[in-house]
Amino acid sequence: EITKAQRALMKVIVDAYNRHKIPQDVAKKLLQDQYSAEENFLLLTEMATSQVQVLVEFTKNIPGFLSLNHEDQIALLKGSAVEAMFLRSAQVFSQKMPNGHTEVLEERIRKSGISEEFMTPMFNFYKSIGELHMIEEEQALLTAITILTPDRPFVKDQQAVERLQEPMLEVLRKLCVLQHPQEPQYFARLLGRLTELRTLNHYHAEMLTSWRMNDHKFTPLLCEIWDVQ
Ligand SMILES: CC(C)c1onc(-c2c(Cl)cccc2Cl)c1COc1ccc(-c2ccc3c(C(=O)O)csc3c2)cc1
Repeated sequence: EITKAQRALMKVIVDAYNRHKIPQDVAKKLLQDQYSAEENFLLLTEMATSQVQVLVEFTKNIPGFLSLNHEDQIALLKGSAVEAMFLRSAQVFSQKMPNGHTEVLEERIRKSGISEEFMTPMFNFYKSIGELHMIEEEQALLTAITILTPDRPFVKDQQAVERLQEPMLEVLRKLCVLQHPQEPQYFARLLGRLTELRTLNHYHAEMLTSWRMNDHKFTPLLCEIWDVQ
């Protein structure tokens, strides 16, 4: 069963996950009534920029993260930002947000200059996450595990990252057994989502390229985290 130390680790991660969220006034902008492709792209850019700031604050609360080599901290954030934002936006879709964010977010993503070929894998992922009905502990741990992926590009001390990721994986495994006793393969299904996330990284890189070819501008923070412009 879950030890006291593991329960404490889970509490730190879940509290950080719940504390750091896009501010309501930013999220509410999704409900504005302009729906041009331009307006949608601008709003999604604002959401992504705010989400990256939220992600950095969440990451700083992961025990041990700030003790990692500084270049590695940056490499982990840059390498996981897109995946963490897919996870977060997937929660918005699966939680059927009370304030109607779900519908408008889907509408804006579908009409923001993303080509059809990326829509299918993207919304298949959202559907597959929704079908898992994750509790917030699982969502928070899965996000921390994604950020602490040792084999991101340019990570020098992969062992140090593994030492932080392993305890998270162990807590998540135990939590899955407790939460889904009738579904022994549930933990494996969660990890399967992480593999699916990696394929979305490739699609996302192509989405960025096609946006840039149509002269779409990003914010300085997104340019820095995605190495564009
Ligand atoms: C630059 C921009 C055009 C872009 O490029 N790729 C992607 C992008 C896309 Cl289109 C899909 C998946 C990942 C990325 Cl980076 C995006 C948009 O990224 C988003 C990131 C995050 C949210 C997001 C998060 C939380 C919440 C909450 C909440 O927590 O209460 C309420 S509303 C909301 C909205 C939406 C969009």
